[in-house]
Amino acid sequence: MDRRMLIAGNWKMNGSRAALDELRAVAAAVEAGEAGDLELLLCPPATLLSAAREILPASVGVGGQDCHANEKGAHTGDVAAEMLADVGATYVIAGHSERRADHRESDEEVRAKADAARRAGLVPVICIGETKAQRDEGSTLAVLGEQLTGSLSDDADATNTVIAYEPVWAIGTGDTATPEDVAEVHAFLRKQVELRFGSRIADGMRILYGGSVKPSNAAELMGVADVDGALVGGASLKAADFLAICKAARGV
Ligand SMILES: O=C[C@H](O)COP(=O)(O)O
Repeated sequence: MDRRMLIAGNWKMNGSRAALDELRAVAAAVEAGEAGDLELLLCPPATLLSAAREILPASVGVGGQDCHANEKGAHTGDVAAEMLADVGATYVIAGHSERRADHRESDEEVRAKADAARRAGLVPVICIGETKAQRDEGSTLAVLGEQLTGSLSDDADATNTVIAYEPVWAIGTGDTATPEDVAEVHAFLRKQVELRFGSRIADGMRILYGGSVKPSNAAELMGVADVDGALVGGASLKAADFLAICKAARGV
């Protein structure tokens, strides 16, 4: 099955209104045809979601970086998936390693957030990844298998779920996994999806790579078998870098 490549930018806790000029630059490039067949997604901080939706063309998705598992209630500081949808989001990141670490989010909580996202009509981008210690002790695949099993509910399918493999040791460090490592992990993840959900869903499920993706390594990483796009952090903050990654992913 053809899987449409998705290039997603996660601004994390960066960006004030002045940064919206970067989105205007992305919008202009997309309107000039620079996205080609790619699907683009920008996940700015929640404070900028509405503005982002207004600036970007409809073909570019906007997404939240997290959501609460409940639809509403006494959860000071949290944002419901329905609220993200209300301002035009179509995706939300769930279980990013920074949330798993900073907020001790478990696989069970990530699964509940992903379920909440689907309930609100959003597609969750479910993040999994091993730490350096886990990698060094040789437990990468075991860790990823457990996170994948625990973070996906039985109603996940290729249209309502995206998986992002982000080795924790590669995030924001400048270190990237080798293409061979990425190929091994992505093939493993697709096999796990096949074993649980069947080959049709596994063939259609998009599995992104994230972790120090930048213009200089994007072509190589996006060319790896079973890699269906990127979840880009730091390099998504500047339109020029994000667009250069898109260009590399298109192979032009
Ligand atoms: O969500 C994005 C990832 O955490 C990757 O971040 P990075 O590209 O800054 O390493």
